[in-house]
Amino acid sequence: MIEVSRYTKRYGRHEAVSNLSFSVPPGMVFGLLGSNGAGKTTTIRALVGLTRPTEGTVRVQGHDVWREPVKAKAAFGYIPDRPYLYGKLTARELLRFVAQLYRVPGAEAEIDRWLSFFRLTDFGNELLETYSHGMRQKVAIVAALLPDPPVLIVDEPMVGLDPHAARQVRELLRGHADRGRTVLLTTHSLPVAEAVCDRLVVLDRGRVLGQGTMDELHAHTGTEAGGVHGDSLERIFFRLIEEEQAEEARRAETVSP
Ligand SMILES: Nc1ncnc2c1ncn2[C@@H]1O[C@H](COP(=O)(O)OP(=O)(O)OP(=O)(O)O)[C@@H](O)[C@H]1O
Repeated sequence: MIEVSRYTKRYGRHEAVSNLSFSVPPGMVFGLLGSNGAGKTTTIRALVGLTRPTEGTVRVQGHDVWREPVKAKAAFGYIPDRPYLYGKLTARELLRFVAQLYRVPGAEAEIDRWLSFFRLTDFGNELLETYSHGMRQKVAIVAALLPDPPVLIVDEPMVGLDPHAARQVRELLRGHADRGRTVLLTTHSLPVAEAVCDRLVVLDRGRVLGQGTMDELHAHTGTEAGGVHGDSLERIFFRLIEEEQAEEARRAETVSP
């Protein structure tokens, strides 16, 4: 379970996220969408304990991330958009380290299974500094999923992955939620969001433009469902942005003499 309540983040006078609220129950994949600079990563960083909210609260499995950080952090796995992995460890060493931290039962067999799943078995004993970007991304995904966390928080999961791995990750995210876990992801890929998310929030410059299921967002924006995969959400996304721009133009006219 994730609960974001009236979350606001200011950097100096710049409001990166304004009064954002949403909750994600177990069993749901929730998508955070928006243009560049919309505030997606700023929201994720608050949820994983890296950026302190200016106002509002963020909770994971009932624990305030900033008041009960250890309990909150034990409950989620995090896949950052640019994962940092210790280059002087091999993939196996890193995954064993994670397994020990989270006391994963049957860790060796699990590590073997995951390495094989992502076709990394032959590279398991190589230093991570020799890995390609996509290979590192796969190891970061395994590190987050190895403890089978009740909550998974993912920033741009598909960047750098080949088409086969991207499909595997889509299925992993969906499967994680279908086993009663909670998944929050950000992505610029509208087909991915449409394929795996149950609910979405669209942000622009820190403010919510729309929030709901695909059906609710279609009703809200007056757009049609269907068409080529991904088109449906693209129509919603651009309509919300257009509406925001029109509203901004109206406000500017009202203010100017
Ligand atoms: N450490 C920081 N100091 C000052 N401003 C910041 C900082 N981090 C983020 N911002 C600002 O907050 C806003 C939101 O940034 P954020 O990284 O959350 O966007 P995003 O939605 O993840 O964008 P993208 O899709 O480009 O990754 C931007 O205007 C950005 O310049």
